[in-house]
Amino acid sequence: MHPRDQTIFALSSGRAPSAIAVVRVSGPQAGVALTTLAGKLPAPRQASRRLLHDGAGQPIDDAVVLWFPGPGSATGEDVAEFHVHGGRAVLAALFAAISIIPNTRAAEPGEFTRRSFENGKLDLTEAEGLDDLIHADTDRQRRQALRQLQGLLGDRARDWRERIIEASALIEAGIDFSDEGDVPAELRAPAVKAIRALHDEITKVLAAQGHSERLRDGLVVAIAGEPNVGKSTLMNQLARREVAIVSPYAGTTRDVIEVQLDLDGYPVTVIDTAGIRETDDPVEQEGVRRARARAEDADLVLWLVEGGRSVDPEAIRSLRKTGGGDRADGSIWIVRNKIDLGGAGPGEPRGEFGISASRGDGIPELVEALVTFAADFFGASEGGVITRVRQRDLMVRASDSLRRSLDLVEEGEELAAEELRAAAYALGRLLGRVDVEDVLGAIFQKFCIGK
Ligand SMILES: Nc1nc2c(c(=O)[nH]1)N(C=O)[C@@H](CNc1ccc(C(=O)N[C@@H](CCC(=O)O)C(=O)O)cc1)CN2
Ligand SMILES: Nc1nc2c(ncn2[C@@H]2O[C@H](COP(=O)(O)OP(=O)(O)OP(=O)(O)O)[C@@H](O)[C@H]2O)c(=O)[nH]1
Ligand SMILES: [Mg+2]
Repeated sequence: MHPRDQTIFALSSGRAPSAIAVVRVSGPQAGVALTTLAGKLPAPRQASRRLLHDGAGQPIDDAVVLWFPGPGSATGEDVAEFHVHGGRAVLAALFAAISIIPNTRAAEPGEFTRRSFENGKLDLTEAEGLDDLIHADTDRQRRQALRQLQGLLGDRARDWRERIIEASALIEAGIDFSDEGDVPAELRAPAVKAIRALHDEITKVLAAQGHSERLRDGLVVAIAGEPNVGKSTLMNQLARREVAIVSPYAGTTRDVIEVQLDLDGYPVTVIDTAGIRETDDPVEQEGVRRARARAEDADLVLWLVEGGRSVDPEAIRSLRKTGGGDRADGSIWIVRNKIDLGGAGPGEPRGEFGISASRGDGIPELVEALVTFAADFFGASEGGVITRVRQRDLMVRASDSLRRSLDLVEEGEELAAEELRAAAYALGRLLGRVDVEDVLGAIFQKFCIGK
């Protein structure tokens, strides 16, 4: 029997122990699982309280069960749900009772969603949105994922793909005409117009994106600078708890310390690093190496200096991304700390920040600037439709093919038609219509078990 025809089950809620655990069963044997454990099938989509029994007639748990007959279910198959007390032994007994039903096995990660996808309930972008929704930590991540789940990108891609196929039909009709020596201008002109409009639309969407696909992982901000300037103190201020050790001794922080922050709904990872200096201590040397590496990879560096000290331009230059990076010069900010000791005041000199990490002066202004930076970085966050590099790459591919088909249409319809097919194919892959098994497998494997 093909794995797709087997019935699958999994814990779909959080790990045991929990107050209530939801176990989902999907596939042809879901109804059998429900009747075997809970007696007769309950009315579709209505919660019923039942005492569950195992194969030997022994009680398992006092539960609530649900029955979703296919194809009108989340997966498109028959689905049964057991809402039980979320104890480890309860779940073990329930799993044992379900798995003795023939052709029934534990689900792989993402397998329920995979089935929804196979049954046409979701396209691939919507499935990706669903996975992102489960992993969303901040409100902006949640909203973006929900938009994707609701088909914001999928609907547009479907529309583009259909219009490309229409344009390509006109062009191909032109190919037949040209055999007869006719000028297919009446066919070509509307096709060219349609392709141009499509190209404009897709490139506009791409241009408006910012780094919207980075919203899933978040922005990385590194705090760096010489030893003892107050980097860990700033870290603790931003985290609002004592995540890093602070001491008056230079060289306190050795490892890279990370915290996840939610700044106005933007996910931001702040990293505190070892103070950068020449040292003979091999442990500290390693800390300095790590600090440099992480600062170079960060999206933004807060370079901390003490009060009115001058900033060594060489130290800063060495932190610029070397090769391949896209960090602009503006993404290293000079932050003057310890302004409580005199020296520079808040907000001066221009373009720099003045703070007292230990007292908290200037921190709200710094946080506000970080939120603005994040908003610019992620781009049109309320309109962002691209949530993954995969999606962006395929849209770029579609747009490039459309551009080339416009360039080629004067030279010959065949070449133009070929590019249109490539554009439609890229959008087909975006929607998951034409992908090969291993590509889909790789995407769904990263999903949660039970989803
Ligand atoms: N208990 C429980 N809660 C859950 C889910 C679930 O599967 N079980 N969901 C799981 O993801 C989400 C809700 N999503 C769902 C999506 C589709 C259908 C469904 O039955 N769709 C049918 C008919 C819909 C209708 O009549 O409104 C269909 O699409 O044909 C159910 C839940 C979140 N909460
Ligand atoms: N007066 C004053 N002291 C501060 C301020 N911020 C930090 N300090 C003090 O400066 C010292 C060093 O602070 P840390 O946060 O450990 O400095 P660091 O940059 O992390 O140091 P390393 O980890 O060794 O590189 C501690 O004694 C802090 O209390 C500030 O705004 N004002
Ligand atoms: Mg430190």
